[in-house]
Order: sequence, then structure tokens, then C-alpha cells
Amino acid sequence: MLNEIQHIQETAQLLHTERQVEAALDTMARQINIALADKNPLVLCVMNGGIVVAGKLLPRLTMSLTLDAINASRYQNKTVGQTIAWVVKPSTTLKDRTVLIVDDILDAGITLKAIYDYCFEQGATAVYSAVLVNKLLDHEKPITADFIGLDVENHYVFGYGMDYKGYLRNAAGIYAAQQAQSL
Ligand SMILES: O=P(O)(O)OC[C@H]1O[C@H](OP(=O)(O)OP(=O)(O)O)[C@H](O)[C@@H]1O
Ligand code: HPA
Repeated sequence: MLNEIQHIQETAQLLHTERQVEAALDTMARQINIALADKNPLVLCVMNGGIVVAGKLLPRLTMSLTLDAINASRYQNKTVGQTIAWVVKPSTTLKDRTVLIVDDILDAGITLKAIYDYCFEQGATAVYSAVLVNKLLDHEKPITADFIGLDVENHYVFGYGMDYKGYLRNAAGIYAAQQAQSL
């Protein structure tokens, strides 16, 4: 496995540098600070991928807020999505709260839509979403995010929380994985 990960890392194409990602996070935070200034939001970090984005975004936010996490996993460390496994649900109540869902990537949009619906089912009054990366696909998605950092073309990407088979979430930039070879 580690040979494959090393190969993926060495052959990857850099799409957005660390500097570009940090600038995108600044812009997202500015927009969120305006939109949610007096909303006392509950920030829901979508584990695991959302952890880096949430960690980088939170110190940039200036309103009063609380933090919780949800773990809805559709890819389960693979590169093709399946049905969603609800691994962890938030421990705080969403009732009567404005929720800000924070995730690393909006790909097909199935995960975000399911979490969005879940928040309303739990009694949230308003639900916003922020994703660092929006993958450009040639078909409609069930949901769009309110705050988007960067667009990427239809590659399998990693870095800034996004994984390749569970690895490379710590890459300090956004990279496109080239086709994996049998190693
Ligand atoms: O738009 P979609 O096609 O539904 O995919 C996006 C979701 O996939 C990834 O999560 P994953 O299921 O890989 O779990 P992870 O956060 O633990 O990586 C990512 O973090 C998003 O939550
Ligand atoms: O391109 C991706 N990379 C990492 N995780 C993902 N989850 C959905 N799409 C992706």
C-alpha cells in the first residue's frame, strides 16, 4: 500500500498551491463572516475530510459559534463512492440552530445533500454549507454549496483533508492523482 501511495504522491499534478488554498480560505471566511454574522451558527465538521478545512476556517471566523462533528462516509477510503455509512452523528441538538456544514469536497453532492436533509430533519432552522473544493462535473448535482473555495476539474484529488485511499490528507496543496498503477 505504501508503495502505491508514494507513487501517487510522486506522479500527482499540483492543481492549487498552499498559498492559493490559504487565499481561498480567506475569501470563504470573509463571505461567511458577512452572511452568518449574527446567526450564532453550529459549525458541523464533516469527518474525516472536513477536519483540515474546519480547523483552518474556524480561526478566521469572527461570530459566536459552536462546533460539532458528523461522520458520514460514502467512499470509505476507496476512490469510488458507495452508499453512505452514518458513522457518527452530532452530539449537540440541531433544533432551532443555524447550521454551517463544513466539508473538504463537493463531488457528486450525495454526501452533502444527505447531511443537509438530516440537519432539517433534526429541526435546524437554516442550513448553510461551505466546501473547500467543488468538483466540476458534466451533470447536475442534487445540491450546491453556499460557500466554495476552489473549483477543480474532474480528477480524483487529494490534500487539505482529501484522501487517496485514506492517505495523503496531510498534503499541503491540492493535487490530482494520476491513474494508479499496479504496484
Ligand atoms: O459529493 P460526494 O460524491 O458525496 O463526495 C464527497 C464526500 O466524500 C468524501 O468523504 P468520504 O466518504 O470519502 O469520507 P472521508 O471524509 O472520511 O474521506 C468527502 O469528504 C465528502 O464528504
Ligand atoms: O476526488 C476526491 N478526493 C478525495 N475524496 C473525495 N471524495 C469524493 N471525491 C473525492
